[in-house]
Amino acid sequence: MTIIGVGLLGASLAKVCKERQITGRIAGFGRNADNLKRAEEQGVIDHGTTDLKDAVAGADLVVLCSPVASIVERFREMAPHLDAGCIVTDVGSVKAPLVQDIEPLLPEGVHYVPAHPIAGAEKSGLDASTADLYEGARCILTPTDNTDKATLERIQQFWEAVGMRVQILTAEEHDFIYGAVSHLPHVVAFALINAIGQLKTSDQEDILSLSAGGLRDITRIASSDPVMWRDICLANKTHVLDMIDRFSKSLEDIRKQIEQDDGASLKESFKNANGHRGKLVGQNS
Ligand SMILES: NC(=O)C1=CN([C@@H]2O[C@H](COP(=O)(O)OP(=O)(O)OC[C@H]3O[C@@H](n4cnc5c(N)ncnc54)[C@H](O)[C@@H]3O)[C@@H](O)[C@H]2O)C=CC1
Ligand SMILES: O=C(O)C(=O)Cc1ccc(O)cc1
Repeated sequence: MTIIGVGLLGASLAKVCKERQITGRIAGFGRNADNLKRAEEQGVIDHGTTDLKDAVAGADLVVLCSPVASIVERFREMAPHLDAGCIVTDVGSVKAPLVQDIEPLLPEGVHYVPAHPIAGAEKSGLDASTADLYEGARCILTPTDNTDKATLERIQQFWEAVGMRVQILTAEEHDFIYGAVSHLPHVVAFALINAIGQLKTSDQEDILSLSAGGLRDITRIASSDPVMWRDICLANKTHVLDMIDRFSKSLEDIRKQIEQDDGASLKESFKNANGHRGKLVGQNS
C-alpha cells in the first residue's frame, strides 16, 4: 500500500493497517522529507520518499490522503507509474470534482473508488495520528457507473477492515450532505470566532478569556487546518454558498425576532433547535 500524504488521515491509516495486518509493506509519499523520516523511524511506514514514481512502484493499493486541491494533481503525476490491477482510493472531504477529474485519467487496468472517511479532528499531521481514528465511524463511498463492481466490493472490505461502517452515496449527494453537516459548521465556527476574537475589555484585555464552556464547544473546529478548509470550501463552492445562504436566513430570522421583541417566535426558534440537536446527539454518527 502507498499512502500519499502522511498526515492525520494518512498516518492513522498506516497505523491501523499495521496493527491489524491489513496490508503488507507500506510506502509513504510526501513533500516533507523530515516528516517521512520520522514516520519511518516510528514504524508508521516502511519506506518514505519524496519521489512519487518510487512511492507507487509495485503498489497494489494507493490511498490519496493529501489536501483536496492536491489530490487530482498527485493522481495525474502518478498515473503513468501505476501497475495494471492497482486500486486507488482517497479520503478527500469533497467528492464530485475529484471523481470528475480523476476518472478520465485512469490508465487501462487501474481502478478508482472514491471514499470519504467521516473520521478526523481539528488537529492535523503525523503527531496527531492514531490507530483508532477510524474505529466505528462512517465511510462514504461514491462509485459511479464506471466503477468496477468487484473493486468496489474490495474497497468496501478494506475500509470495513479498518473499522468503518461503509455507506454508498452518489458524489453529488455526498457534497450536498457534507456541505450542510460538515463544511457549513466549520465556516460558521471560523466566522464566529473572527467576529468576536479581537474584542477587548475596557482594560484592553482579550474578552475570550472571560468566556464560559459554550464558546469552546461551538468553536473547537475553528482550530482546524486553514489549508484543508480553504480547499474544501473552494472545491464544494456551490453547496457551501447555498448552505451559507440558508444559515444567513436562519440567523436573520432570529435577529428579527429579537429586534421585534417577539419572544414567542424566539422561543419557538430555540425550541426547534433543541429538537434538531436532540436528533443529532441521539444518532451522532
Ligand atoms: N482532518 C480531518 O478531520 C479529515 C480530513 N479529511 C481529508 O483528508 C485529507 C488529509 O487531511 P489531514 O490528514 O487532516 O491533513 P494533514 O495536514 O494532517 O495531512 C496532509 C498530508 O498531506 C501532505 N501534503 C500537503 N500538501 C500536499 C501536496 N500538494 N501533495 C502531496 N502531499 C501534500 C502534508 O505534508 C501532510 O503530510 C484532506 O483531503 C481532507 O479533506 C477527511 C476526513 C477527515
Ligand atoms: O473535528 C471534527 O469534528 C470534524 O468534523 C472532523 C472532520 C473534518 C473533515 C471531514 O471531512 C470529516 C470529519
